[in-house]
Amino acid sequence: MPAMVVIPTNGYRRRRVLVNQVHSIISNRVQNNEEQYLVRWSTATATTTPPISWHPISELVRCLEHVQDYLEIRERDMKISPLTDGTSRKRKSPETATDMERRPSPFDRRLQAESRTPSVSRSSSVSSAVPSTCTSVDIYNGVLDADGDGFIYCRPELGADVSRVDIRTIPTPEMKRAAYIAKVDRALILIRDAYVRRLARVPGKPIHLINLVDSSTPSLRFRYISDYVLDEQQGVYRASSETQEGCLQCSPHMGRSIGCEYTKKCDCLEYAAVDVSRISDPKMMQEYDDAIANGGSTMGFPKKFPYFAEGTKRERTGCLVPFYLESRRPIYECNDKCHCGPYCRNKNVQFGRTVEVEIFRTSGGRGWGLHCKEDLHEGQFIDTYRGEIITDAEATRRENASSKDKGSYLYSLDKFAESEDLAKEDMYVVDGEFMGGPTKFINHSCEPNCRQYTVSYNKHDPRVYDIALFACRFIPAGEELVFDYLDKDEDEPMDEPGEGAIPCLCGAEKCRKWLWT
Ligand SMILES: C[S@@+](CC[C@H](N)C(=O)[O-])C[C@H]1O[C@@H](n2cnc3c(N)ncnc32)[C@H](O)[C@@H]1O
Repeated sequence: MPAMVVIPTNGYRRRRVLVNQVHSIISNRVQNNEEQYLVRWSTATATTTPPISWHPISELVRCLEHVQDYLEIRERDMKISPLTDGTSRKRKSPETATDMERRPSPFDRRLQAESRTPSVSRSSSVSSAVPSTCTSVDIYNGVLDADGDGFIYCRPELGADVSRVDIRTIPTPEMKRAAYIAKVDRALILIRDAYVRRLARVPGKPIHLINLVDSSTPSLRFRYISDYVLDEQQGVYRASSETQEGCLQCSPHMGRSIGCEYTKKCDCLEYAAVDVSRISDPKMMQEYDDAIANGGSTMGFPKKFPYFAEGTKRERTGCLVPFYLESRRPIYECNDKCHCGPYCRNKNVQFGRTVEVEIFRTSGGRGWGLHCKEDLHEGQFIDTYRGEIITDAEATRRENASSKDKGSYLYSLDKFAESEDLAKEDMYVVDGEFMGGPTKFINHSCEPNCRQYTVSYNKHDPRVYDIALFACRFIPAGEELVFDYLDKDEDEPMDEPGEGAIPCLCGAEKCRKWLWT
């Protein structure tokens, strides 16, 4: 019989288990018509007898990410192991299952550090007289306690009536059977609601969530961010702001309207690709050819403004011009040091997403996808790809640690490696798995409707720049947004698929068959 340990409520009826104290959830059941989950509490050292206790889902609203991790494993296990065989060899043991499958996110590291902070007030954990407000739970290998705010936590000390259980023996086949048939609806609703609440807090145009395929929700182990987060501990830095130059010959009130598009020479555009169609003078053309042949500077040759100016068709204003849209040329936007002012039209991507998007569950085995709630014009900016910026070595480590069937959210910032003669291992990588924006959900297609572009603000920083997604044709509202992860031309051949090759499920007529070879 499990021991009955009383948790004092300290007058608080809404008791909560804190996320940073939980190691994982290891089983579920329904008791007294209530969904309950078996919490394995964190311990400072590895042990085969960590404290564990059952909690109603209402107490786990502060640690739903653990419940979500568990439900994913349960779902996978239920598909692999039929109910009749509780000891199938294919099934993972609870220890390995939770430890291996639980995705270590950067937040965990922080949360674990925080979890070592002692709680403010502690009350007695085991009481012989049971006050009417107290609830009892099954607790093994430790004692539960509650602080003055009603948060429940656990101490790995054994009370007189606390029984000892080896974690490797649970969940038992009986527990698994009960877990498989137990309802988890309440937990699924709470997880979804928590995610939707998070979306509502993201600044800018709304991000919606819809799932007409199953009951899953995107991972709660994700933080929406509006700018990159640099892994400074691993030595990831932007170039010093002193290296950043602005356009000094421009001003906010130039020409018909405003901004750099009306200048003859904007210093920011000087770094952009030359618009050869504007070289009419044969002498200048010869100078340009010589510069290209000898790897010389192209400063002073005519450049193309990246965005359609005001005065063109209304729906084209601000959209990327064909010169860029049909190429992979980097876009150089104006920056804070420029003299063109805040309304310069060469400031576009840096202001972020201006379109309403919806995350949706795909039905073709590609997980989540993204579409727009409004029509997009050819060349319209959608959003940037955000995430943690990590070193190439760290990206390789994360790649190796991740299982083959897990999605990849890594994006190399190697656009300028060749032109700046930088080694691949010195370039950075964006990881959008644990923090980023809704663009993390954009899937790959071999016949894409969006395209990724390099957008630079500090031309002297070849390692940190924006990856901006633009519509490469008109995209009606509701059509899935997809880009080519490899950014290959149609006729560029794919490498031969290796052992870890991932099949492409884009379904396009000209599908290259492999996502990554
Ligand atoms: C950046 S994520 C895209 C969002 C992802 N679908 C999700 O649910 O989070 C990239 C991952 O999505 C999946 N994916 C995207 N496009 C795919 C495709 N065309 N075929 C198969 N899997 C795809 C792969 O698992 C890939 O590693």
